Amino acid sequence: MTATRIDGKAFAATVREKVAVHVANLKAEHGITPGLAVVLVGEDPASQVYVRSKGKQTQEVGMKSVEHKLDAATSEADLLALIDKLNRDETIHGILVQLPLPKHLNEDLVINAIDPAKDVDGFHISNVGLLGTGQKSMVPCTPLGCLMMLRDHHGSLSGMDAVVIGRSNIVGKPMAQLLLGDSCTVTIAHSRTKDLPDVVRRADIVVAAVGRAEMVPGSWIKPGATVIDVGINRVDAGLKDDGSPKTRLVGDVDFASACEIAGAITPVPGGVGPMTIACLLANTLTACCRVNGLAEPEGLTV
Ligand SMILES: Nc1nc2c(c(=O)[nH]1)N[C@@H](CN(C=O)c1ccc(C(=O)N[C@@H](CCC(=O)O)C(=O)O)cc1)CN2
Repeated sequence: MTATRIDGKAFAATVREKVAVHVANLKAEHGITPGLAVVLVGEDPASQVYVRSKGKQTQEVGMKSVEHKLDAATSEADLLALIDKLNRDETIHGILVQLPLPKHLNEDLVINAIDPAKDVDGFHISNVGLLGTGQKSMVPCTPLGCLMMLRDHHGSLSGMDAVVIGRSNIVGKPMAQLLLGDSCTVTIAHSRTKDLPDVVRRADIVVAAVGRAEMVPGSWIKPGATVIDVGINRVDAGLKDDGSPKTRLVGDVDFASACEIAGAITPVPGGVGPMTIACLLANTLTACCRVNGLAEPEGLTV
């Protein structure tokens, strides 16, 4: 069997188009422009790339984009003061602090300082609690993107066996909550899980979010299962012509062998990654509609 490729890049483009239409309507009918502020502390190269893409795509859908690039040595007090200012800025509907933060900053403290209504990452403890209790919340972008692709591929997920490999606050735990909300039977597997291959082999849906390059081989996959690969791992790929080291991106799943067994699979790159930023734009639009008491766009949140 050769698995169907779930094209996250193409799906993300359709999400952005929908967002752009809603943004244009908001402007024309209500004179409102959604605004997103992204805060980057330090110079992590990957974070710089993601923040640049976020700013560019925010502008492309017609939203206001604000970027705050702070020195790696920024104090917690200064970062909290900036968040407070953004919380009170009525032109800003979404605030995102790019992770990871430098080690001297307390991530929980910083995230929980964001107004939950503007927490477009869905990481604030209030949004975590709302999601966990099945109430309306801001939903973390990566799991939201995964759920959108799964719903698009399967229609209903009700009654399916799902395994989420990884228990991070950003992906694993919210992903499990979302799958539970769609009536899947959910297992969260992690580094201490016994007989991981057997646990994975029982699943109709596998979401791999461990951050270990190509850890899940095709032999672990149930024939016909849907595999969502959240991993983004940069690995050595020999040398360039000029002798400098070459790298390539791989997921947490061994794509080649999994393709032979799975029914459908997301590639890396071009799978979950692009959906993360598209869902950030969708969340910013949702936050803007909510604060203005307007109907939320359909199909862009859960
Ligand atoms: N505050 C947050 N920080 C981080 C999040 C997040 O959701 N909120 N997620 C990740 C990084 N991330 C967005 O911030 C992100 C990662 C990957 C991609 C993406 O499009 N990846 C491409 C490949 C890009 C490349 O070549 O490196 C792909 O998979 O096709 C977008 C966003 C951690 N931090």
